[in-house]
Amino acid sequence: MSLSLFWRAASWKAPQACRQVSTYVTKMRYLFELKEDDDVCRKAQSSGMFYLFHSLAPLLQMSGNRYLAPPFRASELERLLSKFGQDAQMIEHSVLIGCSDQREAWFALDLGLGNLCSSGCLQKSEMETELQGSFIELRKALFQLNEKDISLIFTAQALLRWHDCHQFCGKSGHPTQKNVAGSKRVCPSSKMIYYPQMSPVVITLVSDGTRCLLARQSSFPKGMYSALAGFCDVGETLEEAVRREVAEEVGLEVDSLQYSASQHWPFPNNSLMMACHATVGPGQTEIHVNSQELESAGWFSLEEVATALRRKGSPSSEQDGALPFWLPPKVAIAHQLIWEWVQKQSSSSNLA
Ligand SMILES: NC(=O)C1=CN([C@@H]2O[C@H](COP(=O)(O)OP(=O)(O)OC[C@H]3O[C@@H](n4cnc5c(N)ncnc54)[C@H](OP(=O)(O)O)[C@@H]3O)[C@@H](O)[C@H]2O)C=CC1
Ligand SMILES: [Mg+2]
Repeated sequence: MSLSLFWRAASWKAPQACRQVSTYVTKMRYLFELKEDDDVCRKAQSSGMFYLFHSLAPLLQMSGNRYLAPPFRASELERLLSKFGQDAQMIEHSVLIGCSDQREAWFALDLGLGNLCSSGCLQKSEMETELQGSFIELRKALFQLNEKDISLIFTAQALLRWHDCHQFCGKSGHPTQKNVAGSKRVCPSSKMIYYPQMSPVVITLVSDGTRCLLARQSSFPKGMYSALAGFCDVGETLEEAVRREVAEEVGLEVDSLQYSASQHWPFPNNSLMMACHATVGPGQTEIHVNSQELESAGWFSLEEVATALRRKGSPSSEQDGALPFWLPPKVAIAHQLIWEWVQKQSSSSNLA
């Protein structure tokens, strides 16, 4: 999947060619069947491909300056499990994460989660040697992940984490059982059905018409500024969450807002990021930073932001020792919001 498809943009339109649409529909119907029918899904496992994780860290191989996530056939996985003294039944703990246009199902399996290992967890370093790759923490690998793999790895990690944390029913306290695809868990005692959860988060780039507002938390990498973000409260609409977060974090009242796109974000725990542009009225631009939430916030000009956007990666110190501010990388939806704002401002200043 290309990065342009990675964003679920508001401007998305159905492909024109009939054949493409029917391939998509066929694929979605097949995935639905895999989630609903355990026998079909079990069969798909035997001809499917598996992406491996260890304690939620994906197995990655370096290719040039990019990390690739190598998939393994079921037969190869069984051979590996047997080599490490594990039962092939461990494959039952895998989760469905997608399929190809040719209906080859893709699964993810975590070899390091404690509850999966009856005879002690597989040794990470031995596995890495055998698999000719490394299990790398997602946050560390994020900026070098192959674009094609990002969405798949995000989904896989989210599902694996959710299953690991939802082993027991919140009502009866009994163990829950996952369906083969891993799209839900059921408590045989209370009959409660649990579905994977995610948290809705709004991310907003505020503009006063000529400048945009960027902020940083103390936990951000040094020098990085981003758009304002915050978790939605229960009962809120997206619009209410944007207005509240902007008011809470920088003390400004949003005048208007426009939805841009959304993104699944794995940190800290399966968020659905919904990105918006917002404006504040003229004369309503005095920032009051909420220091419990932010380290600093400020207005930045088009030139400053466009220059920062052109910079690749996190900058090293400038010659005079000062660190110029920098922006989130392309993989983060904040980057897309900032890029869109720069495009819009540039075209309107060209027209003026
Ligand atoms: N992809 C992208 O481009 C970007 C993504 N983000 C993501 O957006 C998310 C939200 O931004 P952030 O500014 O931190 O959010 P908030 O401004 O909402 O502040 C975070 C605090 O909200 C509380 N909180 C409320 N609900 C939840 C929940 N469901 N899960 C976790 N914490 C919750 C926690 O407080 P307490 O601990 O006191 O309970 C947490 O410390 C971050 O996780 C960040 O990774 C941010 C910027 C860019
Ligand atoms: Mg915030």
